[in-house]
Amino acid sequence: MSLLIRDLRLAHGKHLVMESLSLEPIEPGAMVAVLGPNGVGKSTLIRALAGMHKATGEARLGDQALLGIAPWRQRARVGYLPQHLPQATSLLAYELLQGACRARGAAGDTDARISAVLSRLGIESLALRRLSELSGGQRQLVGLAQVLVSEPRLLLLDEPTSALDLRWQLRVLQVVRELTHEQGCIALVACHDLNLALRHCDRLLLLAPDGSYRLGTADQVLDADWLRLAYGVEARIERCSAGWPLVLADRAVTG
Ligand SMILES: Nc1ncnc2c1ncn2[C@@H]1O[C@H](COP(=O)(O)OP(=O)(O)OP(=O)(O)O)[C@@H](O)[C@H]1O
Repeated sequence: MSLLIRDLRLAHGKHLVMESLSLEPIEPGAMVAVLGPNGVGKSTLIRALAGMHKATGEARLGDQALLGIAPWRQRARVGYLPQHLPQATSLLAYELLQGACRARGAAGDTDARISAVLSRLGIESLALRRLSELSGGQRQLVGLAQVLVSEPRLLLLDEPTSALDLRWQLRVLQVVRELTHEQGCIALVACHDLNLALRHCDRLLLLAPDGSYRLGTADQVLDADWLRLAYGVEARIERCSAGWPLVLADRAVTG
């Protein structure tokens, strides 16, 4: 099931966020980083695709519309991880995941499904801990497990590594990458760490404050001119010794 976005217009009331976004179809198995500066509209885009924010235009996953569909109707095919962490309630992490399975109406062995996700992320030790007793990063990991346990076809992850240390940032993005490739689902991942995105994502969607955007591979999307336009920085893209492109930001452009 490809993801199609055409003439998408995003606004908050009278405040226009994006006039018109049209992308080449995003194919199954793709992990796409959604990049751009603060306030450019990454979360608004992700929320619109998750059915949490009104938008006009067209967005489809396969032959099914995404816009204007209540989030609870989307649960079986769309998994949304918000930017904010799951609430620190007295629920056990395991109970939160059970709730996600029930909400999806998942058939089969719920325990096995939950265990598989916890083990894949490497967080089995958190299963019987209360959310209120977890650190911010641990809650973010449980929030991601809550999304993955529903086995959605479209993963919409809003800064899924914002509270994580270096090792967990890598682990989470590795797992999302493996799942998209193995299961043929699509992941859109909003992210501020360009080098983390370059290392893990197949494609980049870079949004700039003037409403322009680019979707493509690192080589197609990132160059000094676009980094200046999007982020207002002087930066270089260089190859590291392992052959990966790296963004080296030298200074913020003034004025
Ligand atoms: N609830 C809201 N009401 C009005 N305007 C909003 C609201 N939420 C966001 N905005 C505005 O919409 C624009 C896009 O915000 P959004 O949160 O999508 O940006 P973002 O790219 O995700 O930013 P960040 O990287 O800081 O998380 C911003 O100009 C923001 O001020």
